[in-house]
Amino acid sequence: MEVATSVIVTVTANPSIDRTVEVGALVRGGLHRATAVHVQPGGKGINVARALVCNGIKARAVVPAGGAEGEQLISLLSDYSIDVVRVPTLGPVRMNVSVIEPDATVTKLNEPGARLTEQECRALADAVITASHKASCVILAGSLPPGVHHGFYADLINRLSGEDIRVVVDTSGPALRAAVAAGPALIKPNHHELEEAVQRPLSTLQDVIDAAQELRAAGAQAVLASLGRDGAVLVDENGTWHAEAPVVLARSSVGAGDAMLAGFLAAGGKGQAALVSAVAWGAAAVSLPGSTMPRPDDLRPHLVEVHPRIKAGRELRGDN
Ligand SMILES: Nc1ncnc2c1ncn2[C@@H]1O[C@H](COP(=O)(O)OP(=O)(O)OP(=O)(O)O)[C@@H](O)[C@H]1O
Ligand SMILES: O=P(O)(O)OC[C@@]1(O)O[C@H](CO)[C@@H](O)[C@@H]1O
Repeated sequence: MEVATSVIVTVTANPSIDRTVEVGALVRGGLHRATAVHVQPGGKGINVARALVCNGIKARAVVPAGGAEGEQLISLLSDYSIDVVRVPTLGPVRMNVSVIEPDATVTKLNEPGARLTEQECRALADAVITASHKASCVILAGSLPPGVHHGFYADLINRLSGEDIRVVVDTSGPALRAAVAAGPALIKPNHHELEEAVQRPLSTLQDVIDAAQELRAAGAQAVLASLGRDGAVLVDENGTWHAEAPVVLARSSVGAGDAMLAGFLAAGGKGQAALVSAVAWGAAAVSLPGSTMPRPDDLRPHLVEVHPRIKAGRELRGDN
């Protein structure tokens, strides 16, 4: 199915304003003077939409937003050519803070987000269905705020199942497990989310592949696992691939997984070529400040290596 030509819809149930603060070495209990601050629209689906439009691909973002922070989020989003579908809420949009040290270690402080009322949950779900009309692909991404039951994404997958739409899920915990059972076209866990989903540590590439196969058996049609500087593994009905970019000097990994997912969808959302694009977009994102999404000039797909034979026993280095 062609993914990149018609609109891609992203859903961010729990959006944020992301403040990335660069400091010297972090000392618990200490005072830190920031050397740089970046304020950007955040939440995983919003980041995917930003990455897509930065590369000339049409994206529509469904965003529940309330309070003064909601106004600020919508205003920050106006810098991008995203078709924003705002669902008004009473509670304010959360603020998530990332603290980055000179060696690019990220310490992330994510708020839970304001509680959505039952009526707001229904309005959000209905807005997603309306926004998805004639879309090629819908991405359900990020955590669920208080008040939203963990089957929210699973319910949306079921409601969209009669349409010719690929539903992609990037979430964690019980919401991910429920979504997998509903049979999404693709899930994009990172290393930690994959471990949580199969409830065991995964230390080698083979462990990752086995976990991905387990989630396929549980309902996910394909699994794109992002593995930080170890690149990414794709497992689908046609096979298993591992690809990686040369390790870049990371500046900020915030949103790298979202850029990676956007790169996968931008290149058709299937198979080896899409995996190469995904890894190139992820590697480009980590070299940029805050959660800045890569643009065409930042991308180096020709440097991505797809290993013809997967080194199954290879130990994962972890992180970025
Ligand atoms: N140091 C690095 N060098 C090269 N590529 C990297 C590096 N770190 C990450 N990447 C690329 O970025 C992709 C996404 O990284 P990661 O697995 O950390 O995502 P994530 O944990 O989902 O991120 P987030 O949740 O912040 O969006 C990786 O699959 C890889 O392709
Ligand atoms: O709390 P969640 O919804 O799991 O993740 C939210 C978040 O950490 O994800 C994005 C990076 O992937 C950031 O823009 C945002 O702050």
